[in-house]
Amino acid sequence: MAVEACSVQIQKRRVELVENWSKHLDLLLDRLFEMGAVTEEDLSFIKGGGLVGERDCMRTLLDVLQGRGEEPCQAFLFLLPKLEVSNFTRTTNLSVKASASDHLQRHKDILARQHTPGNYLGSTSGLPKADWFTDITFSRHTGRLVPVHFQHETSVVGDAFRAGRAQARGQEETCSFKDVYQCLLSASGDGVALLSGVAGSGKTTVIKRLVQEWAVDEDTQKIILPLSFRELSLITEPQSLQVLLSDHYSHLKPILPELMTSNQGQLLLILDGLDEFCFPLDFEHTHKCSDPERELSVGATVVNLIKRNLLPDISILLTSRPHAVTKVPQLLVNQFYSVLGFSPAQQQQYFERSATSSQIAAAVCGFVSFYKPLQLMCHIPAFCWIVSTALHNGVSCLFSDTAPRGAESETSASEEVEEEQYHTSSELNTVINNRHAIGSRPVTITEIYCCFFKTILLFHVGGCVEGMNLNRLQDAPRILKETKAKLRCLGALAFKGLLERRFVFDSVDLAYFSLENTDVLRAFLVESLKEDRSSLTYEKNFQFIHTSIQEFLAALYYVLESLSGSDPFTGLKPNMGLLAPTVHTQLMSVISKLRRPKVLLRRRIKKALHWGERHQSGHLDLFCRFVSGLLVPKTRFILNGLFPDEPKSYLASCVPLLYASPPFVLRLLHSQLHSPSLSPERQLNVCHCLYEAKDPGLPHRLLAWLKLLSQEGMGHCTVAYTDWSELAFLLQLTPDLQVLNLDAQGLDAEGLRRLLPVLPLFSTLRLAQNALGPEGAEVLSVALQSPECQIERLWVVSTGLGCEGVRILAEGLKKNNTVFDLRMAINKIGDIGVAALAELLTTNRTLKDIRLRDNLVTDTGAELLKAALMENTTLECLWLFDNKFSKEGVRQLKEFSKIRPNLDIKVCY
Ligand SMILES: Nc1ncnc2c1ncn2[C@@H]1O[C@H](COP(=O)(O)OP(=O)(O)OP(=O)(O)O)[C@@H](O)[C@H]1O
Repeated sequence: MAVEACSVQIQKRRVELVENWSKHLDLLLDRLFEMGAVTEEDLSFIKGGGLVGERDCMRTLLDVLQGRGEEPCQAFLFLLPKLEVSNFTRTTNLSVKASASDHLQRHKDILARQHTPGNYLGSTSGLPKADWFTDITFSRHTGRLVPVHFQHETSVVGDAFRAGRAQARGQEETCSFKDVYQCLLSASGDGVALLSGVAGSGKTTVIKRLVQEWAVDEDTQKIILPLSFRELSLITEPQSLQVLLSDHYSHLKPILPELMTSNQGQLLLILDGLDEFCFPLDFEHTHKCSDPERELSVGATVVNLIKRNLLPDISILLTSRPHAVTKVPQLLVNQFYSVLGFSPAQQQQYFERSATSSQIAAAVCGFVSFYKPLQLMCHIPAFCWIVSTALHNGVSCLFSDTAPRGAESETSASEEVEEEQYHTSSELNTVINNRHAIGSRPVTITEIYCCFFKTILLFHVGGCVEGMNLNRLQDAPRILKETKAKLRCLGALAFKGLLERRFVFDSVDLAYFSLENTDVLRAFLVESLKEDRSSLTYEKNFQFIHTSIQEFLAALYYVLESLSGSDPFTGLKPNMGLLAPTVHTQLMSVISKLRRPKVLLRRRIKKALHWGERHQSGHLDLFCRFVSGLLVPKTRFILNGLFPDEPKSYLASCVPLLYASPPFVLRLLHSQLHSPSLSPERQLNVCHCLYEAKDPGLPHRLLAWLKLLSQEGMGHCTVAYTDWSELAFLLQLTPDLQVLNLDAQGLDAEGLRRLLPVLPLFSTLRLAQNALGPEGAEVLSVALQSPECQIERLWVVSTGLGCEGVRILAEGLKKNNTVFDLRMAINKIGDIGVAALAELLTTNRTLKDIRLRDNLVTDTGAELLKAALMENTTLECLWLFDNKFSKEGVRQLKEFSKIRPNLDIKVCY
């Protein structure tokens, strides 16, 4: 006789099972969970947030088991005889008495499992378990903060390592994951810590790593309780903190009350993703509450936790994207961490781990380090992932074949002439606009994203078998053409979201754009479940795999529509275009032809670029960069098949170059760049747009700059701040420049701040005769502490540092080991400034040469220096001419130099 299926048996015994086993539900769930028959999500679903009775929970358990198929049902039936009621009594008693350490171990096991790594595509590319995490760099801060971040997250990537830090004040140091871990998990680690980082910088990954390390750490006494603001946003009804925590950590229920009363100091509450919290945090007006049993709105609970009214002794770690950091008053934050991302060495490590062979890793690393803008973007881990995915399937295949044969021969005579411009400076051109490079390698961010996009379409949509790569690549134009209609809908969704600043979409949005259950949807959007607590049903939510992918698809849609002669906005309206794309496009292109398409195209592009200029939040920065990049015909060839056949008659006249954006786009960007009302952040973005647009003028402007800077002492020449931003950008594109000579260029602290991204990259910084003052010293101090700092000679003669400026500079030098030549004559540093330098000399072993001529130093300062030099034996040269020493002071300094033959002290009365 055939054995009856377990699920059928359960169905038949349902009434009896509910009757007899409901009161033992907890133990049953524990065992089933241990056996892997139910998941963590199942548990919370079954328990219904504690709002339903045992019998209902039991019924849900049976439903879940049956829904999961034969195996879990079998496990359940196997379990029942072993858990006879007599056993139950004993085990239940035991489990109640189980020691706190058992509960904690269980807590660790559960959290470690919940915090397993994964990337935006849901896998770790087969990396071994230990290798999924690449160390990452942070800055740690304990002082006052000025977090001014109006820039869009992804557009600050280039500056993530350096420029962002100029906005910070107070004590700041760089540190590694290990330092952060130790600090947060140490017994004394208390108060509120805030970890800020741009999109994709790895905040959630850091939390996952933190939990995993902690789960195997036997030394720490801390108990981590991680929650995400995304989860907290789902709690719409008032709830007490006690219920909230015991709901989330039901396995800790027996010991939670005790932890919350007598062992609060042991708890580290992690609240991830402040930027995703949808309730307001009103720190001023929220009523004080210190009772964990009192019901509060979730916003009030968070406020009272952060204000230390609720559980005053626990430690809290908040993570956030920079724009939401200001939701929490700075005074309430004790430690501030910024994720600086991957240093070049860490990028290399990442690529080595993610590549399938060492040759591929070396090729990717070499490629990225050659193109500065890419390297700067690669500070962001998520971008490293995009780059390695884009390059993974063989960049040469993706790229070299993309230009249609005809296109090369269509290069007009005028184009040849204009292309000559690329070759006026061979060294710079190889970097910025080398034609060969353009023909074979992606050098702009847009090109990288096009490659990424194509890789996903060819190799991830619909599942691709290894070894078919070449065929798929040859087939790419056909595949792209066939997917075009769906991609257009996806782009429209992305564009609409961007306009409305929406990054999470629901099923209604998808239906609106006819995207439900499509392959492209699964490839580019990740699905998450949102629980409706009242009905206990789940609603599906969707997000793009990364915000920058949404921006890319939005730009792709915008350019695609504009080049096809359609209005990108019309496609967003109901019952238009998207419902009948072909009819709509045909209709629009007929209308467009009647309406002078060239003018329309220009108008649309102008509109897109002006948005970016107008929106100070910077959320359209990357969109503008992609639009600029996609207007380069050669870049569009990567996605051959998707765009209308090139060149179109009306485009031909405005696209004389295949290798750059149309001249009207370049003109537009240049006029933006020189607009006096543009903020520095937007200015920098326009520079990025020009780079993406492959502006042939970039090498010339850099040459002009270098010529200007080589003229000694421009003195009164006033360089506008906007120009310093442009210079910083251009210098980033130029490898191997060693000396930055800005002597007497009218540079001030603000100008220096604009240059901060490039300051650490030079071995000699000549900044003499500029009014930098203490504020300029702060900028320099940040540059000196950069992990990438290569500054060896720092010449700041006559820069108005004063004693405060020197003190700040000395702080920076304490954490620097590259500068050996420091020239700071004529800065009125006095004895106070010398005291800071003397203190520095007791620990610094890099400085060899310090020049302090004409600085109002007296015998007191000389004494301080001599005392420091008793400890420091590495300084070789100390110039002290023209100071305020007495005769006796000079004599004593000379005597001192005799006992230090390796130290050349120059002094006169
Ligand atoms: N330290 C790391 N080692 C390896 N990969 C990393 C690391 N940090 C981040 N990544 C990669 O970058 C992706 C994005 O990281 P993560 O989701 O942690 O960023 P985030 O800062 O939380 O972003 P968001 O603000 O968008 O939520 C990860 O999925 C992973 O692929």
